Amino acid sequence: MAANPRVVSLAPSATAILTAAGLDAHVVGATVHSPTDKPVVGGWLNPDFDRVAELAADAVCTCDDLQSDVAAAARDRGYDVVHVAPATLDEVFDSFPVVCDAAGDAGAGATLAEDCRGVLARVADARRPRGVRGPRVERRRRGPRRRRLASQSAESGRRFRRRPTRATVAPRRRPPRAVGSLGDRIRRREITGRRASDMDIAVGSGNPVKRRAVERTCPDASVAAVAVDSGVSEQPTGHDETIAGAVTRAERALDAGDYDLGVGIEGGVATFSAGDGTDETDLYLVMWAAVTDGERVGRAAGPSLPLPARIADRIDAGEELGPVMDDVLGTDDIAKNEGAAGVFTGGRLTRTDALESAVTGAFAPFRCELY
Ligand SMILES: O=P(O)(O)OP(=O)(O)OP(=O)(O)OC[C@H]1O[C@@H](n2cnc3c(O)ncnc32)[C@H](O)[C@@H]1O
Ligand SMILES: [Mg+2]
Repeated sequence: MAANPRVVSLAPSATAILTAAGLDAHVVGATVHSPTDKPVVGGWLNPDFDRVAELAADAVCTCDDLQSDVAAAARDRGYDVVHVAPATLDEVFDSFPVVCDAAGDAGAGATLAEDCRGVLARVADARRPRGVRGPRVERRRRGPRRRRLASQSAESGRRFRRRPTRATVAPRRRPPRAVGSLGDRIRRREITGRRASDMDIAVGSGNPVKRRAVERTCPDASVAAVAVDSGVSEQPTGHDETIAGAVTRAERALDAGDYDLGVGIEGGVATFSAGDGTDETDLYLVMWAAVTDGERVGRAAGPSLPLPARIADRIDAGEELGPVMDDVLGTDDIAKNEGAAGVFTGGRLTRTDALESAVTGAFAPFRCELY
């Protein structure tokens, strides 16, 4: 795939997805009726391939079985074709990372899908009469529906799986920094009050949920996802190990390029007292975030959520939370979507929401002069 793919969208739905995911800059042309003002390349079923060629496209997006012939014609002309044919709302959300992979950023599509599922859950909650219980989130399932999508979009699906999300935003080369660390400069009030748009932040994870949590905390900064080793076990146990994972990720992310700040986020499990005077304890999902500028480190925890007994028992037996949740729910990568938090709270607090509060807390020493 090209380093900075030029995409022609032959389907209005693909154009809308790429735009909503913030990848509009990659779209160099689109068919008529697309929600964009990019150069028009004909119609949905009769695209103008001469015009597509003029636009020097690397990838072409198509959608729906009715566009199968169009997709085949584009493939014959040597384009990377990303074709999806979702039949349900759930499959529509599943298709977002596949479509966004055409622009080289499947992670942006996964984040968009997560956001949309969150909105849907909130709408469902708002419409439900008080006291009526029901499924709050349309969950992703293994099974025929997912397989059908994968086979319909075999080419794009293969490409998506082959490329794990790593540095989704390339490190930006910057001129030498002003004298003093970022922490010093904030303490000297050089930075307080400025827009953070010229700050480069690296998040030490390939999980788009973690990057999104940082983007929400620092909406004006440039946030790069850099997959680093946490230096702790895949399933940290106790606060000490979970904090160590977050700090190590933050330090390694900062060292991975010319960044101002490194952020590390780690999920773990920890026991808390039942609080009833007995020595009973319960197992909780915990989460920690760390932020560093290379000199000082801010650390903070997010919410702690009790684990249901059937899940806690399996974690105690040595399994990892993410895979256990997927197994119990029949989902695929719940940790990259609404997360256990989203499931346990009926969609009211997604993993992104929970991590956002941890990251916001960890930023405190960089935002408040009292530290
Ligand atoms: O790619 P990385 O950054 O490692 O992202 P991750 O999702 O694996 O996140 P962690 O390593 O920090 O989490 C340790 C384990 O706990 C799981 N976990 C943490 N929070 C979760 C959540 O909200 N929902 C499901 N699994 C979660 C996670 O899937 C791992 O199995
Ligand atoms: Mg992990």
